[in-house]
Amino acid sequence: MIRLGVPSKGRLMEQTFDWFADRGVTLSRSGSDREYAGRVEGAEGVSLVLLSAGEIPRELAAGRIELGVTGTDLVREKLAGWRDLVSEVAPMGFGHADLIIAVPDCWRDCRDLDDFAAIARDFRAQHGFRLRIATKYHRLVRAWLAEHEVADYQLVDSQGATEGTVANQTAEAIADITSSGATLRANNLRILDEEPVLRSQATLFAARTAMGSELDGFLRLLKITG
Ligand SMILES: Nc1ncnc2c1ncn2[C@@H]1O[C@H](COP(=O)(O)OP(=O)(O)OP(=O)(O)O)[C@@H](O)[C@H]1O
Ligand SMILES: O=P(O)(O)OC[C@H]1O[C@H](OP(=O)(O)OP(=O)(O)O)[C@H](O)[C@@H]1O
Repeated sequence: MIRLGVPSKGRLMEQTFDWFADRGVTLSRSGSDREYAGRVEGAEGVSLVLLSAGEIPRELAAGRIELGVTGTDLVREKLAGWRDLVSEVAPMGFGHADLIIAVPDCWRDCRDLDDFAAIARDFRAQHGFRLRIATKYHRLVRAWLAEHEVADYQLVDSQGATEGTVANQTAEAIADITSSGATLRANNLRILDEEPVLRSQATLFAARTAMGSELDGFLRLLKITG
């Protein structure tokens, strides 16, 4: 049996259902809106597991699902050495979002990462603590800042409403996912003039432990060749 993990709600779930439907496989939620059970039609030996998008990387790595749909950002953030644990079977063409660093719009002199690094250096001397960046993407942000030799900062954990932390004075800057930019603008934040930390999109992943003829058959049915 191939267990296919799919986000249990929202746009990601709906667009995933559409993506499979375009390939002749009908996924649906069974039971009431609140019951996380699902059905698969058009493919033999595949069961649907509805999960939080954020938990799908861990379930793939643990071998509890063979296939899973989630954002590339969540796999890279949640799985150290992700390439050894999962393979990217197919980018799905939706759920596009960039992981970016943003600062208050009123920081007129802070346009790019060099400006940000200089401000972070001065900040500690002025305030007695390191400049705070609110994020849930700890691993990705740390690695990216280290690569760009920015050291004078601290991460503060924010699992939601991250753009609000600056107004609430629990952080000076944020690192979060953006797509339209509307949430940043509404919170008077501006993206640093740099390439994003990561460009993410929804992707079909396979667990490395799950390679086999049953899986190959299903991927052929979906017209994915690897
Ligand atoms: N505004 C957006 N536009 C496009 N994709 C987004 C947007 N916000 C988040 N995503 C993507 O959707 C995926 C799921 O994000 P997130 O973890 O916020 O989901 P969620 O539905 O809140 O999950 P949970 O069930 O854990 O609460 C991530 O891969 C993320 O990159
Ligand atoms: O650039 P935009 O189009 O405004 O989108 C960005 C927002 O979308 C995501 O939040 P989501 O709505 O998924 O809720 P969350 O705060 O629970 O992550 C993300 O965390 C941003 O807050």
